[in-house]
Amino acid sequence: MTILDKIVAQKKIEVANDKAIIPVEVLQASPLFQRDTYSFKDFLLAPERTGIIAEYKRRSPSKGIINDKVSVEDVTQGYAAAGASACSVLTDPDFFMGDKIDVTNARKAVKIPVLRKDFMIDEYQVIEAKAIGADIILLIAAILTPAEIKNLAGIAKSLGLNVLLEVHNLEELERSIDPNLDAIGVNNRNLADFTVSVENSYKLVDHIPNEFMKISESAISDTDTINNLKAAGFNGFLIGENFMKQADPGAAMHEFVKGLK
Ligand SMILES: O=C(O)c1ccccc1NCC(=O)[C@H](O)[C@H](O)COP(=O)(O)O
Repeated sequence: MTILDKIVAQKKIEVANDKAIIPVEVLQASPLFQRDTYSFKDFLLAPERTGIIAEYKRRSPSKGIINDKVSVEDVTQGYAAAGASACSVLTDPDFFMGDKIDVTNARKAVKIPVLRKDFMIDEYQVIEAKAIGADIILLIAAILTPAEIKNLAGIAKSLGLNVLLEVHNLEELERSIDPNLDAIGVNNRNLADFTVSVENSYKLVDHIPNEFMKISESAISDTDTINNLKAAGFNGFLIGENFMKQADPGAAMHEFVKGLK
């Protein structure tokens, strides 16, 4: 069983419990469910922003605890002030020490798009994402069929949410493209064995149709890499650990962006 299999198995239990505690009608009645969402594309392409999707991540399966001492409000405000185009907030409790309340707190702290970063397998989680304050959801091709991607992306769009599809190889990309996606992210981390290579982004960038925003995800730790990925056609760069491993992740991002072209 891979770590991804274990995460998905646990996620099924978590979602079943959540549904039993908070029925979908309660989510739909929440004040945040009624709000207008921020446009991911507008913030990614805004000249005054960096294209960086800066992540709040306390722990990960590959690295263990990264930083559990900083608040989501302080970190996301620091990221927004440093020019982030969006904040990514992990909500998975078991493998990432995330919490759904982190998205709600980020939503209140910043005026840029918030990505709910989780392993989405059920329509309930998409509705929940809107209700807790997210603007963007992540769909991971490795754990979803094309029909599931179509269904979840369609529901997200009907709620005004933006959709980021994550792929790791050409086969996942070609089978998962759907008109309801806004952005396609190439994960530089292999979720089966945790090896990382930014080369993966270069391999896939020209296969992503130009109507989608192109995002390079994971293992980005210097601005030369971003400058080169930009030149290759990427619009966005998802960065977690490189900022979160510092005592003040927002200040770390502020210093980092000085090297961007
Ligand atoms: O980060 C992991 O160890 C991991 C393991 C299994 C599934 C997903 C995982 N990461 C989720 C992410 O998408 C990353 O947090 C994100 O791309 C940022 O990566 P990084 O900049 O390398 O922290």
